[in-house]
Amino acid sequence: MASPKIKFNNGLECPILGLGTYLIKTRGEAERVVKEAIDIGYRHFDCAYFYENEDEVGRAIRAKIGEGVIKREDVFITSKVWNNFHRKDLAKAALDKTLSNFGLDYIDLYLVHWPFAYKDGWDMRPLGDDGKVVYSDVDFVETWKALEDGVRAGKIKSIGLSNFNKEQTLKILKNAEIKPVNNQIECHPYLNQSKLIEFCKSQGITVTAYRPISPIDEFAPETPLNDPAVKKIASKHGKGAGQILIRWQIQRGVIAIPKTVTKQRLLDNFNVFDFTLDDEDMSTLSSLDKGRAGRAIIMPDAVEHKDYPFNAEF
Ligand SMILES: NC(=O)C1=CN([C@@H]2O[C@H](COP(=O)(O)OP(=O)(O)OC[C@H]3O[C@@H](n4cnc5c(N)ncnc54)[C@H](OP(=O)(O)O)[C@@H]3O)[C@@H](O)[C@H]2O)C=CC1
Ligand SMILES: O=C1CO[C@H](CO)[C@@H](O)[C@@H]1O
Repeated sequence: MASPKIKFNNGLECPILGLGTYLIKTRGEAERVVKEAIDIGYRHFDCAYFYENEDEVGRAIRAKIGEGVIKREDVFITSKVWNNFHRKDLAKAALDKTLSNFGLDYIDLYLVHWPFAYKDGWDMRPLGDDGKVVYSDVDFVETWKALEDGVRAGKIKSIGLSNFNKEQTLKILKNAEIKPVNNQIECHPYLNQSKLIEFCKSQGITVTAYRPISPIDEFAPETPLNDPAVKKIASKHGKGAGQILIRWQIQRGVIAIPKTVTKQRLLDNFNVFDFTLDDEDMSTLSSLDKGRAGRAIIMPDAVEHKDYPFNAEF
């Protein structure tokens, strides 16, 4: 079965389930995974310049187009402009580099990866003598204007945000000639993001949940995957915990982009359209929220930046 689609405020449709591509770095692995995913039915790929594998994702997509399995218009490709490219000329150059990495002449969605800017240039983590990342005070509205030009030039179908809080999103809306279609944010039952999702929806902005499976890491020693309540719902439906976490997002109208390099998990994560969570399941999952303590992606490099997004309530 194909993934249902969600409609953006510009009329473009995006498959509600996509594949994340962060940390697929071993040479050849991203190409293999994307090809396998296309064969399974995935038609939405979440990428970023920062992930350093756009070339392999593009190679896989072009190969499947060449084999006649898909047409370019069948796949939805997202990428993001990283923090060192926020100055208008650099944002435009970064977009051109992303397109040449993919070997494609347009992408479907281009996001401002984070609201804060690092020192302008091609170094993605520019360090000062003190060993800290050097910031830039380029305003994210300037970056937005570069993305709008990318739409006008036909290089991007739609543009959006990532990791923007409510006030930052409002500032974009106030200054935008082309409205954002999407805000991509960390989201899983331990950080349910209900307030930001409600706000975005009220502005006609869809939300994408990144880190929907939420692996354990140093900032998140616990994961919803092992939560007894999630496991109970999983056994009730004869599904795995990962499938419950994905289904919960798409059933609340949130796009989900789980990443995996494992063939069986690629299959499992896509096999979420043949069951429905009931109201009690949905509210149990929402009740697991831990507020700020549930956030795993903190970005310690940027906590002192004026545009750091996570000091606000949402
Ligand atoms: N905009 C932003 O700032 C950010 C965007 N993202 C995007 O979101 C995507 C998803 O987030 P990500 O951080 O990768 O985390 P995910 O929540 O997708 O989790 C990925 C991890 O979970 C494992 N996994 C996948 N499926 C299952 C399953 N069914 N059961 C158990 N374990 C599973 C994977 O293992 P394995 O691969 O070994 O199978 C991997 O270790 C990223 O890949 C990226 O595209 C992510 C972070 C920040
Ligand atoms: O997209 C991303 C993947 O995760 C990273 C953190 O581990 C983030 O910095 C980045 O925004």
